[in-house]
Parts: sequence; structure tokens; C-alpha cells
Amino acid sequence: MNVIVVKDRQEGGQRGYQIFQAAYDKGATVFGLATGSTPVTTYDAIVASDLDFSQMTSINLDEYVGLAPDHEQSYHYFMQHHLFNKKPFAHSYVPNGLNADAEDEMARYNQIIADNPIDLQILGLGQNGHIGFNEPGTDPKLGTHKVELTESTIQANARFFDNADEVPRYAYSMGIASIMKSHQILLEAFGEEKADAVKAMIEGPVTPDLPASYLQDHGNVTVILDEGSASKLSFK
Ligand SMILES: N[C@@H]1[C@@H](O)[C@H](O)[C@@H](COP(=O)(O)O)O[C@@H]1O
Repeated sequence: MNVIVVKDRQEGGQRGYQIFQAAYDKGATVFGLATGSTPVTTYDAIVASDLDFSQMTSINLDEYVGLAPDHEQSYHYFMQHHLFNKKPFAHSYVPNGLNADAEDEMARYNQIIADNPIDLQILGLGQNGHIGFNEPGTDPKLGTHKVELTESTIQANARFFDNADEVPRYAYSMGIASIMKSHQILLEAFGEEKADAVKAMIEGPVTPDLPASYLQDHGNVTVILDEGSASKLSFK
């Protein structure tokens, strides 16, 4: 893993953007995108740039089951608001949280990923080490699947809802196997609350207990950290 430590998430967003731009300049056409607060500064830098995605494809990692695309906490809505309204792609795929037939949605989304191999995948990091919504214990061989969210993720994401009871209990998520097929991965993690997960991801063993640790087995991963999230690394 190529680890870059910057001062804060603003600088991290700029570094993330530079990696996007370099991939774009080298001919990347399919971008795997993430939600959460972490990638926002990178999306802001993309929006401020003159990069044109009108011939490109985006594929998002995950979506809550049961939320309509126009629900303010859906990941569809998040992407529209932070990126797609200002930088439209030719095709933007996000799992369909309203598809009650999980098998159908999993097959549909796996086909989309197979048809559009991801050149650059951006990832955030859950406090428990999850990537996408691949919670601890997830089988790394899974493709897109339906996930029951852990209590820790529900609590961490409750800040976006009126209260924790409103956080959906399930999500559709790209699997670890799908993520690992991306040619290049950019993971960003900012803030002290991510420091334990960051340390385990980089310095711990590869284990299903910390899903992001599988990234140690991928040959092209860049990790951008700020001073808080890097604070427990031993090599600093
Ligand atoms: N499914 C998303 C993840 O993709 C994201 O990485 C994580 C961290 O969120 P944040 O970036 O807000 O800390 O939150 C959610 O659980």
C-alpha cells in the first residue's frame, strides 16, 4: 500500500483529486464511487476542475435497502447532490434500494460490474474497518450482496438521520471480491475515530474481522490519511 499522510481532509481531498486526474489522464473510463463524508472534499475538487465525465461511467459501492432515490439520506441522492448534478456521467449506476428482490438486484448489479470493469475505485473506511458495506465477518469471495448492518455502523450513520431508529437495517453492497477486481484503489480516511481501523488495515493481519485488511493483497492501493487517522500507525 502506498500511504500518504496529509494535514487534514481539505488537503486529502486535493491529493485524492490528483489521483483521479492521473487515472483520467491515463485513460480510465469507469470510476467506482463511494458515499459518506470522507470523499466529499475530493468530489468538491472534481467539481471545481475542468474534468469532463460525459463519456464516462460511474458505479457506486452501495445503497440502503428501502430508500427511494429521492430520499435525502439515500446514496443516490448523495451522489446527485455532491457530484452528478454538476459533473454528469454518461452512465451512473447505484444499487436500487427499492428492488425488494435481493437475488435479482445482486445479479443485475454484478452484471453491471462485469460489463464495466472498474479502473479506479474510491473507498472510505468504516470505524469497524468496513469498506462499502462489507461488515466484519463478510466472506471475501462475495460479489454484490444484501447486508445486515451492524449496530456500530447504524450508530455511526445515525448522525445523518433524525434518530438511529430511522437508519435502514439493510443495504446492498458491492462485495470485497468486486472491489478487489478494480485496477486501482484509492482509500481515504480522515479523523481520529478512524485511527484504530487504519492501523489494523495497514499493520494488522489480513482477516475477515477487518474487511479493509484485504486491500493489503491488492497491488495498486493508495491510502490518504490525515494526522488524526494516521495517529496510531507505528511508522510515523
Ligand atoms: N457505506 C458507507 C461507507 O462506504 C463509508 O466509507 C462509511 C464511512 O463514512 P464516513 O466517510 O462518513 O466516515 O460510511 C458508510 O458506512
